[in-house]
Amino acid sequence: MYICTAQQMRELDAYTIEYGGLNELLLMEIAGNAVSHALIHNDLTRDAIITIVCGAGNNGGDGFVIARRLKEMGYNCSLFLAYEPQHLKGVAAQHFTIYNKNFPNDWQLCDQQLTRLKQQLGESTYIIDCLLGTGLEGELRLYEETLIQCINDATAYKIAVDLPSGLHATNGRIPTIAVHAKKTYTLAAPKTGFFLQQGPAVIGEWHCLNISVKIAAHAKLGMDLPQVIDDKLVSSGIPYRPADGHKGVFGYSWIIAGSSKYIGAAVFCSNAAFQTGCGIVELTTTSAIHIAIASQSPDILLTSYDEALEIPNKANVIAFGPGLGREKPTLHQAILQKITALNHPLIIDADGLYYATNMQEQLKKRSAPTILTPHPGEMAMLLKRSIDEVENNRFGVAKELAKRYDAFVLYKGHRTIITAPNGQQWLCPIGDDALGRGGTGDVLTGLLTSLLAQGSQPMAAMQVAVYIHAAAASEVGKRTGNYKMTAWQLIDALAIKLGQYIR
Ligand SMILES: NC(=O)C1=CN([C@@H]2O[C@H](COP(=O)(O)OP(=O)(O)OC[C@H]3O[C@@H](n4cnc5c(N)ncnc54)[C@H](O)[C@@H]3O)[C@@H](O)[C@H]2O)[C@H](O)CC1
Ligand SMILES: [K+]
Repeated sequence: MYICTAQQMRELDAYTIEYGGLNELLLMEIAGNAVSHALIHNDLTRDAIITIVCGAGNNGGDGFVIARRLKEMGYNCSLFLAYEPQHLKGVAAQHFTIYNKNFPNDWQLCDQQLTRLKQQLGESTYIIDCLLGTGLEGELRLYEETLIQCINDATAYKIAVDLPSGLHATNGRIPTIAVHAKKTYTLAAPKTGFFLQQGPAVIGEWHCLNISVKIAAHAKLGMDLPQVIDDKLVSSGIPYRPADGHKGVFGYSWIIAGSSKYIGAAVFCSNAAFQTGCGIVELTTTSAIHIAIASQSPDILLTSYDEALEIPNKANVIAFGPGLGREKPTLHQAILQKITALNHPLIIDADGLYYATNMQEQLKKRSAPTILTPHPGEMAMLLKRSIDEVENNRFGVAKELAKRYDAFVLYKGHRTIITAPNGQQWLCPIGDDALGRGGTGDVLTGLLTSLLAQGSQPMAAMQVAVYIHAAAASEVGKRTGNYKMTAWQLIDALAIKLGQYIR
């Protein structure tokens, strides 16, 4: 599924109207109809008390169609207008006229003190938010701010149409206040703002409704739209595991990680690789921690960092970085030089990225794939910008880094973005605060390494890894509470999750 900015949505709308034989009035009818059907099928009970709050733009126009359709089907539905009908324009005005012909004067204007509205919202079981959609610009006006506050104060189940009012569709910022939706029925495509900044906190569960907008025209219009990773894609991306396969078939991961201070990073990364199906995992780390690791993880082969680094000749993927620390720059820089020259897929994570900042040109020249896995702080370091700057432009900076290093980029965050060297992007729509703790990044690198070792292509491996990692963490979080999940519990849950997704 493709994700759009507000501007891209407008261009695709215009294209649909120009070349698809549909006019704006019809598109709005289709949109309102699609939302009313989704509401009836998924949400509304027959005794539901529904209030639809409409603004003066086309989001409000959708609300008039929804109100008409629900009333036609016998639902108890009240319509509130934020502004006098004479302020309506274009197709929103036309749909208000149609509503009014069918249900004459069966609507109310929000009164100045909002007393009637507050009372109605208080008695409602559902509030349908059609105040503002993709047209929001700048700070909210005080009036809309108050209306949104009233909606949020009500205990009714809140459903946003297209997006929660007050949320910026493109950048995910909430300049003032936004409706806290339990659910969002978005039209034609989810908006980029659902996955950026404060967006994820207010959209609730989201569903995208097809309203005949020609999303497929994006390529023709020169748009480079990111896509959302879904269950189906994950299932199709998990490497095939033949029943008669032996350890040689399931790959050999070479993980270079850990230091006396960061033992866990090496342990978690290598165990995540081994416990998600990789045939053999070799860990190169400081010999000072070998005994600790051997007693904890006897399945992992162990070698030491030294100047004459031995390259395991069976390795088919290399991961470099978790828990290296920055105390031995000469040693680690030399190791990175050596492995960069090899023809293996190479994942560079954590402190490995710190060493990679000096190696842009060599990394760019590699013929085998390179995968960089920065979190926002590491992205800021790699691009020499502030964290705010990179976080304000997550899609853009991920693309920029992919281009600079001619690499795949897995940009971690509440909504992780993965980018191919050609700029193609995918977003992971799931994941929560269960993942917000030390060790989970090392587990992700281990899983990614394992999938590559088992034969996945880089993009598929990244798609599967981020999604399975987030889904497994949410599941552990549900069991233990998000305060408590440990990296070990996450590792245990990975293999189970992978099993659930195998076709
Ligand atoms: N996706 C589609 O193909 C379709 C989407 N539809 C719906 O149309 C809206 C977008 O409509 P638009 O008229 O462009 O904008 P809005 O209704 O979101 O908002 C305009 C409205 O808002 C006021 N406004 C703007 N900024 C502020 C502010 N800071 N404070 C207060 N008020 C503000 C402005 O004055 C206007 O009155 C989209 O989201 C969908 O819901 C189509 O119906 C079908 C096709
Ligand atoms: K809305």
